[in-house]
Amino acid sequence: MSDTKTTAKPALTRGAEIKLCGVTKRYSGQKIAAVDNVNLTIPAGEIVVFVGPSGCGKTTTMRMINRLIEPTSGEILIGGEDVRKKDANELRRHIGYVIQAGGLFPHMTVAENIAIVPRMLGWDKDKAAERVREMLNLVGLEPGQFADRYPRQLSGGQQQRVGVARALAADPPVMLMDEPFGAVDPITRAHLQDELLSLQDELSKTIVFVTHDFDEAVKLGDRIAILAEGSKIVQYDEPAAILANPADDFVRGFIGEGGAMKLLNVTRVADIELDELVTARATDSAADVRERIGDRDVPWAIVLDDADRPVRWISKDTLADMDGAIGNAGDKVTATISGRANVQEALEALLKTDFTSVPVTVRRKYVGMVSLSTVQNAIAGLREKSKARSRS
Ligand SMILES: Nc1ncnc2c1ncn2[C@@H]1O[C@H](COP(=O)(O)OP(=O)(O)OP(=O)(O)O)[C@@H](O)[C@H]1O
Repeated sequence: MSDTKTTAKPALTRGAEIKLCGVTKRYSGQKIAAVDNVNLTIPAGEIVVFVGPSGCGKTTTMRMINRLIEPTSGEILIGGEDVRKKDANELRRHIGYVIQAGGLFPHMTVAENIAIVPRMLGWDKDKAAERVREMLNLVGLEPGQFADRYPRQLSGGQQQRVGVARALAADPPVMLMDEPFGAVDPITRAHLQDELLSLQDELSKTIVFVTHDFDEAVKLGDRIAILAEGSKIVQYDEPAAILANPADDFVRGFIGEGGAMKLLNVTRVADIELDELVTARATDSAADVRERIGDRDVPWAIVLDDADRPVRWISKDTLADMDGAIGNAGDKVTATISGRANVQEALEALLKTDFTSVPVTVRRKYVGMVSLSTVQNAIAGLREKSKARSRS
């Protein structure tokens, strides 16, 4: 059939909300519940990361979502539907599941591994094969090179990519990822994390991700749930809010050293309050720009070109000696920083230049200046914001 040859967009089903209501799991013979009355809403299309000490119940909580473990009591809803009202096997076909080292079947090729769920869903061979190709491309593996290999013929990182491809193959709205990158070296791990984030930009699945590594949680999570024994939720918030205002010493222990630095890593320059500087055009008269600078603390203007890109700096002193338009007077702007960069990167840019502030651009257009005091104010502001939120 020719329609199987069309290169349809790989995954189209967006994430669904997951709701845990009073969920408890008591294993037989256990005195204390492994998961004790957990209430949690995981918003559609977000990555929520469970972090907590070994044995606190992260995996048990996650596996109750796809009913690999049955709750003792409570309710789990996906997209508003009670998971217990569905056939467990059918449910699992619509929830991607990735475990450490990919969890691939060793006796099946890469293609066969990826096609398992589509075939179970009754897709014909051609459609499943097309899907395998799409998924391999999506996770950055050349289908011609990898489809017929066996898992043992792949590196750890490649196995992990195939694990992600397999979980996404049936286009599920929800993905559960249980320490998926725990078994690979730190460099491959960082690559896999970056790939997951760019995939998620495209796919907007609801992803529940378990890790021991708080830095991984900060990098990947739209929100982080910090869990203590019995899956007790000690704090559930965006990474920046947790870093700025940890709920207690237990959370502080997880954050570890350098919380303020980590906060800089998760805060985008475009999201902080930038300094304003007088802006000018080459055609503006020097006298006019001088007047606009007036008695401002920073006696400089920044000159923008026709496309609003910052091109030159000019000081009030230089302007004082000039008549007519400013033209090409002043010093060239040698460093700018993208609004998409994080504040840590902005600090590095500041350290590298001779100036006390650096222009910030969004899609190359000038939006403001970042300086050491902007960064300090931003950190203070984030702290205040999250304190106010936790009080409300
Ligand atoms: N099948 C089981 N039978 C009895 N107890 C179990 C079973 N599986 C897990 N447990 C217990 O339940 C608690 C929670 O286990 P779980 O695996 O969910 O924790 P975790 O936070 O994922 O741990 P880790 O980070 O070490 O993987 C632990 O005390 C564990 O020993």
